[in-house]
This record gives sequence, C-alpha cells and structure tokens, in this order.
Amino acid sequence: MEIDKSAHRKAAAVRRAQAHEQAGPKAAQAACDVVQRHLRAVFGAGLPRVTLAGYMPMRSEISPLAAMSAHPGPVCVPVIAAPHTPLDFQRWSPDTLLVRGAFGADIPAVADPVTPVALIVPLLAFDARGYRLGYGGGFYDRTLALLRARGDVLAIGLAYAAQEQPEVPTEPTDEPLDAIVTEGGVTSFARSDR
Ligand SMILES: Nc1nc2c(c(=O)[nH]1)N(C=O)[C@@H](CNc1ccc(C(=O)N[C@@H](CCC(=O)O)C(=O)O)cc1)CN2
Ligand SMILES: Nc1ncnc2c1ncn2[C@@H]1O[C@H](COP(=O)(O)OP(=O)(O)OP(=O)(O)O)[C@@H](O)[C@H]1O
Repeated sequence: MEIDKSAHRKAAAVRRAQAHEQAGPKAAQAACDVVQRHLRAVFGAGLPRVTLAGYMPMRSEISPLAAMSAHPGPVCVPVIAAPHTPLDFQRWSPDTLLVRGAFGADIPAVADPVTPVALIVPLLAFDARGYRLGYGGGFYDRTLALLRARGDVLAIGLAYAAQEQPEVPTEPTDEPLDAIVTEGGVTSFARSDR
C-alpha cells in the first residue's frame, strides 16, 4: 500500500507543479473567493467566531493566503509537534513573524496555540469521493480524526482543478474531506457518519 502511494505522490507532485505554473496566482485568488463564499454559506453570521486553519504554501501548493487574510475570525496555521502525532495549530495574521519550520513550511516565530473549527487542507491529489493524497506523514488524517472525535469540524481541501484524479489510493485511516474547493468551484460531500 505505501509503495503504491509513493509512486502516486511523485506523479501527483509533477502534475501539481504543472498546474501551479499554468494556473498560478489567478486560480489561487479564484479558489480563495470560493472558500470565503463557502464559509459564509456554512457558518452564516457566526463566521467571525470560527477559527480557521490555513497553511503557509510550500512547493507548488495553491495559496490559501487570500482566504486566510480575508477571514473575519481567528486564523491559524499547522505546526508539526513531533512525528506520528496530530498537528498543532498556532495563531497567524498577515503580519505574523514567520520562521522556516522543520518540514519545509513557514511557522509563526512565537507560538500561540488555538484549535480550528474549519480547516483549509493542502493536498497533492484528490478524487470525487473527497479523499486526498498528502505528503505521507498522515498528519491531517490524525488531526482530523482527533478533531472529529471532539466535535464538529469542516475540512475543506484546496487544490487546482487539475489535481483531481479518478481515484486516489486509500487506507482505513484516511479521513475524507467535507468539501473540495478549486478555481472551478466547490464540491461538498455528505458524510453518512454524522
Ligand atoms: N503548506 C503545508 N504545511 C504543512 C503541511 C502541508 O502539507 N503543507 N503538512 C501536512 O502534513 C505538515 C507538514 N508535513 C509534511 C510531511 C512530509 C513532508 C515530506 O517532505 N515528505 C517527504 C516524504 C514523503 C513520503 O513518505 O513519500 C517528501 O514529500 O519528499 C513534508 C511536510 C504541516 N505543515
Ligand atoms: N489516525 C491515525 N493513527 C495512526 N496512524 C495513522 C493515522 N492516520 C494515518 N496514519 C498513518 O500515517 C501514514 C501516512 O498516511 P497517509 O499516506 O494517508 O498520509 P497523507 O494523508 O498523504 O499525509 P498528510 O496527512 O501528512 O498530508 C500511514 O502509514 C497511516 O497508517
């Protein structure tokens, strides 16, 4: 299973890099507009009380920064505390001082831990069922399992439309997304377990 996923990851990384080159900032802005609209549709007037997790884009990830900057409530970014553990989230704002984290993404220089209710989730590839392929650390799977066990969360995958695949390889520990947003719009998934 891991061998299968590793080959998929390499191919998906190449495809994403091509989309990043071709679609770039315009697609990111369009996708961020869709994220904002989706959040307003789901949370309505309660949105300013919703803590939103984004991420600091690395490699060829589509940038969620426009949606993070526009969010009317608290915003945070993921930080790896240790391997094989769920992610921590630390408060972020557009003027937060950042340092390079151990896994390649920037993290806040000063830690201010918070717990997100809505998450914008990065990915290498997604499919029409709402499954995603990440970098292989299992960080978002562990994190979503923990947050979902505690209460209601909304996990929104953010990607270029070209990152869609017929079916990404899955394992029992994979946590499906509640929605996928691309520059082409939003797809919401009804989850039978809630
Ligand atoms: N922007 C951003 N920040 C993020 C994540 C993310 O996916 N994107 N993460 C989400 O988890 C965490 C970082 N997780 C990472 C996990 C693995 C690798 C990595 O370099 N993995 C190797 C080997 C992969 C394999 O096992 O095949 C690689 O990709 O070469 C990088 C980041 C926290 N912050
Ligand atoms: N809730 C969990 N508890 C224990 N192990 C887990 C859990 N979720 C995932 N894992 C393990 O983590 C490893 C990597 O998972 P996977 O390949 O799905 O990562 P990913 O979703 O691509 O990466 P990421 O979430 O970090 O972006 C797998 O071997 C998986 O068994």
